[in-house]
Amino acid sequence: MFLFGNIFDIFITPVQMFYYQIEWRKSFGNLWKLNGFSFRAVYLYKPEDIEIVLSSTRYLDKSYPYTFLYPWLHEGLLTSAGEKWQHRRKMLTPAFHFLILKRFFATFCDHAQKLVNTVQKEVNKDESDLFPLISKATLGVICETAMGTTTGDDGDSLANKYFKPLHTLAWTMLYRVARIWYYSDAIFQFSGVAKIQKDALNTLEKFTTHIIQDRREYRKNNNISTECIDDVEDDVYGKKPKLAMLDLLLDEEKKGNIDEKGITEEVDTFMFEGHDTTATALCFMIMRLANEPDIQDKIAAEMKSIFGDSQRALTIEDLSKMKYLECCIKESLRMYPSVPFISRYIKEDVQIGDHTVPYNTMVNFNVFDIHRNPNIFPDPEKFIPERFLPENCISRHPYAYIPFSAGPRNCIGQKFALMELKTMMSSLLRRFKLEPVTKPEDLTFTTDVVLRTTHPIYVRFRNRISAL
Ligand code: HEM
Repeated sequence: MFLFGNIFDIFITPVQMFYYQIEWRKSFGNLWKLNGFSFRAVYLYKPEDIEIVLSSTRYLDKSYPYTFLYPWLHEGLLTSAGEKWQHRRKMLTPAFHFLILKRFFATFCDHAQKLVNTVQKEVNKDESDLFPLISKATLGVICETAMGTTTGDDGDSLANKYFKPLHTLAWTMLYRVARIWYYSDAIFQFSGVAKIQKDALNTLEKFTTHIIQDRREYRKNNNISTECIDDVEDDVYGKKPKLAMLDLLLDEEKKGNIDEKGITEEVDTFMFEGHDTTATALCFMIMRLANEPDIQDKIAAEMKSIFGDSQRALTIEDLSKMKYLECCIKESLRMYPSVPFISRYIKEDVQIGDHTVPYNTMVNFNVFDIHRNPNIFPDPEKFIPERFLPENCISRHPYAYIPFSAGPRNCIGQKFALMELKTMMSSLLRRFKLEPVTKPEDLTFTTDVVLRTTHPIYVRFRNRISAL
């Protein structure tokens, strides 16, 4: 059903915005519209309708809200359009080649071990705030794998150099999204919030510049080049010099295919997309498993079947045996998709069932709501990993479950993310029992680029085995 003239309803808080979209879908049906002035947005909910847009190479451009990311990510892979996007996607795809991912495994394990050591210090506490613990680990992973460098320190200054300005920036962008009079750069630039945004951007720029300079230096001293990409096959455990996505970009710079500005926008894009999404996924999964003791026990049994009572290090072969853990990760991404909302800008009419969606429309996908469709996922609020056993997926429409989006503009880091999540979760669950503090029903979600709650998420960590 279509809804007309309701644009004024969007002047609401980010929390209301999150829940109203779900209420509006319940009231207006599987295909509904928000419009006003020259603005028009259509929401799709049915997998068959979603497929029409996401699977097509004709509807690849992102829509207006993504422009609020421009001051920071400029036209990196996430936000760019047309030929620029195509060129960059082609350039960056080899960095996620299966062989390169295998090569990253050693780094995933190092950071998983560091996280275990950090969590070990939390076991006597009544509660631990998950996000600061986890996001430091995932930022470490992306810095080392994609950028070939370390975050530089483990202490407060990392928070000041990256996390605080990042959160300030996200806040300024949402502040702007909710105030239509600030959509104009000419007006926004005179606001106090623009000044706060500028300061945050300056701090983040220093962090990025340091990462690129650091890698340039390292390459000069170690004769690194992506020419040796074939050599990595037998080097899963990391004895050869480490190749990073940034090396690929720096090589392309030499060929004249990308400049310093282009490299900076991709470094910012991958630093953000590569750590905040995985941190979010891990935090919600840890919280949920803490509230699902029976499922935790099943994962523990799977770990025992793989490792016995041994505390030996994880191998890449072990990961492929973790079938039940993989179902848990998928179920967690169903209930808590790190990217809860995606949107495309339609430049030409598109036929969706009986409706013609006209050109110049934003087509929105509320992934959080799509994943709670009771016709596809019965009892959607229940955490049931078995939904993702191969036999239970066969008859499910491929566009019913889209945590990594789908089609030609899906998440480039999907395989990277799944490998990282498995490595981190299996390392934590071999060592710790999770006990509930925050309950699923305590969560209040709020609108943001990634899935966020209004309050921190806490769990209690207890030793599963005595500390080594
Ligand atoms: C659980 C983890 C992750 C989830 C749920 C996730 C989800 C997504 C989704 C839904 C999109 C589409 C966004 C849109 O259309 O607006 C996307 C795009 C993207 N993701 Fe991920 N992502 C994850 C991890 C990663 C990682 C680890 C990286 C990098 C190493 C990454 C890099 C990107 C990039 C660069 C894009 C833009 C791709 C393009 O437009 O061509 N993501 N991701």
